[in-house]
Amino acid sequence: MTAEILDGKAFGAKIRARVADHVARLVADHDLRPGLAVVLVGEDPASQVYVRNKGIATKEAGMKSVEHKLPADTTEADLYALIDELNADPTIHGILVQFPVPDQLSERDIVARIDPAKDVDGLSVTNAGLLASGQRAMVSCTPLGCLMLLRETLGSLSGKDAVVIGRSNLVGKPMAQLLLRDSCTVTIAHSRTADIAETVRRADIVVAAVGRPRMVPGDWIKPGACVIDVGINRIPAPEKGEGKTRLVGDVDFDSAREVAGQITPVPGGVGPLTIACLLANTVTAACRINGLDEPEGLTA
Ligand SMILES: Nc1nc(=O)c2c([nH]1)NC[C@@H]1CN(c3ccc(C(=O)N[C@@H](CCC(=O)O)C(=O)O)cc3)C=[N+]21
Repeated sequence: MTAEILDGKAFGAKIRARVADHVARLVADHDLRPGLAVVLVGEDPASQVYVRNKGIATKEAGMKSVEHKLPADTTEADLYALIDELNADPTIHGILVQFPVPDQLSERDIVARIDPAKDVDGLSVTNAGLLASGQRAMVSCTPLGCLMLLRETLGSLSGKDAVVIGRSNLVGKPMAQLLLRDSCTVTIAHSRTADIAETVRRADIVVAAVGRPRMVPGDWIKPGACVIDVGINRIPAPEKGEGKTRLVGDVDFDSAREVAGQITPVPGGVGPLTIACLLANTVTAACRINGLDEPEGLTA
């Protein structure tokens, strides 16, 4: 059996079209244009590419896009002054500080400084707690995209065995919470899990989010399982020429696709959904901040 390959680019485009639709309606009916501010500290080349892509996608959806590029030696005080300004700006509904940040800054303290209503990464303690207790939260973009894709692919997730590999605050933990909310039986596996191969083999749904290139081989996958690969790892690709690199996921795609029912590729899988959900979250935040109805099809 060969797996169906889930096209994240196409599904991401569908979400972005829904976003653009809502934006047009908010502008026409409420004179409200959702706005996203992305803050980049330092000059990491990969981050610069992501930030540029986010800006392009935001404008394509008809939203306001603001980019703040700060030097690598930015102080905590200067960054917080900017965050405070964005928190107070009524034309900005989503704030994302691109990670990683330089060493003199603390990611945890940065997240704590952002108004939870504008925390489109869903990283604040407030949003993590709201999600965990089943209340309305801002949900981290990558898990939100994975959940939308899983529902689109499988329909109801109720009663399915789901294994999330990885326990990060950005992906693993919120992913597990979302799957639990959809009535999956959820296991979080990680580097200390006793028999990870056996654990993953039980799963109808596998979400791999560890950041280790091709860590999950095909023989860990239950035949017919739905495999979502969150990993985006850049590895050397000497076959493309000296010094060249390419992207691979946390799943060994070639062996896993022989066993899985459905599988996401890297690139072209979860990555494009993450950006689409960032736009979706910004629209959701704009609606909530202004006391309007929840946008349909853009929340979990
Ligand atoms: N506060 C914060 N929130 C984030 O969500 C966040 C962050 N910081 N820092 C960096 C990571 C990384 N990230 C990606 C999003 C989309 C693609 C994406 O669209 N990737 C394409 C390929 C892009 C390429 O070819 O390089 C794909 O998978 O098809 C990748 C990576 C969000 N991140």
